[in-house]
Amino acid sequence: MKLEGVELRRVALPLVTPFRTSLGTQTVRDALLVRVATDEGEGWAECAAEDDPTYSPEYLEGAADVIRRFLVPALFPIDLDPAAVAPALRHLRGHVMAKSAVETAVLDAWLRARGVSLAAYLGAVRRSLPVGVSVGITDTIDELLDTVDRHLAAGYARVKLKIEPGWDLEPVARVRETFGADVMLTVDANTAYRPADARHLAELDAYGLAMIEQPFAPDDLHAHARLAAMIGTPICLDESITSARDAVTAIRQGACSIINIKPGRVGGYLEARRIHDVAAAHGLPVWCGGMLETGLGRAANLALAALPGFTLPGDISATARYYERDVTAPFTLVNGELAVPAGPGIGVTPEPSDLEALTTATEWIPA
Ligand SMILES: CC(=O)N[C@@H](Cc1ccc2ccccc2c1)C(=O)O
Ligand SMILES: [Mg+2]
Repeated sequence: MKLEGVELRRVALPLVTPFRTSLGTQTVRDALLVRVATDEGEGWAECAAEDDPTYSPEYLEGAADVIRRFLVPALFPIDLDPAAVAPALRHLRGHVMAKSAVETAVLDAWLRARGVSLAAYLGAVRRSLPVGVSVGITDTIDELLDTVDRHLAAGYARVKLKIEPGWDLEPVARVRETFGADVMLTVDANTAYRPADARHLAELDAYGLAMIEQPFAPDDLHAHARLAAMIGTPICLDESITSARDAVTAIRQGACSIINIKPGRVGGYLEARRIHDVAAAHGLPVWCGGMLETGLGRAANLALAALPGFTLPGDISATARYYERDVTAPFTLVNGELAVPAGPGIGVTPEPSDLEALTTATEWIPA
């Protein structure tokens, strides 16, 4: 398969409600979509990076630049298949989210041309999945309780609360006492705490949480291992894990007993599957994290989340949790589950009118 050209398209999707985490507040999801044109047809993907380098070192303008100047030129001479992309880009360091977007678009084109779904290609074992929801920091506890109530009524299998210093024990205690012991509840700090906060975080043990996600800095595995040794609640890593090798290092150091897998953060769906396999070999459950994706990323993530080791509900929520209007048809919760796309490739394509309406810029990179 040969690359004939690549379209980079920026879209802006207003969020239905502001999404506040310890990293800041998001009201619009600026996203970068990648469409590859090949001699066998086209493929779509989206880049997980945010507008600013707060969640990870990457950011959208930088990802577009490295794709335009380095990643795409390195692929033009190659006879492409899914396994050929990462080796062809290995000499270019980092930029895992940019690399993931390009690899996924090539993978989508390759699979569509062969009539194979991403789910089948990756080894999915389920056709629909219970999913979780990530709840941002709110101005008041009452607002938080109303939000959680709405999401539980919608059928979400797990509620994740964003926490940060000053917004942790009380919101967790109030949600637990309001909704009872049977709701699967987790927290995600997005690296907001310091090692000295360990004893404070240990008080979360009282609330029967399914996990505490990424309390400390991405590169501080020792602090995570120390907290893991102090408490009963499992520690889950997100920002710390950017490759299968990171996963092995973290597991061996006792820094986590659950991993949040995000294909964009680890360089693509093939590396994501490797992390799934490594975690399974160590008996660790994994789940699929979310990056406020459009339907393109949401569709691909559902295929990954259908693999056998993804035993915990992920952050692949229904479209309506984030957007009034998306570039693809919406994903809706049916009996608390989302259907895994079964069509060729990622199984969805943008709706032309919605794509046009949400587009803020496009550029074509010719071979
Ligand atoms: C659903 C969820 O909690 N996602 C990330 C955090 C996050 C937060 C804010 C974001 C803003 C723009 C793009 C991606 C973002 C991801 C997480 O698991 O840590
Ligand atoms: Mg997280």
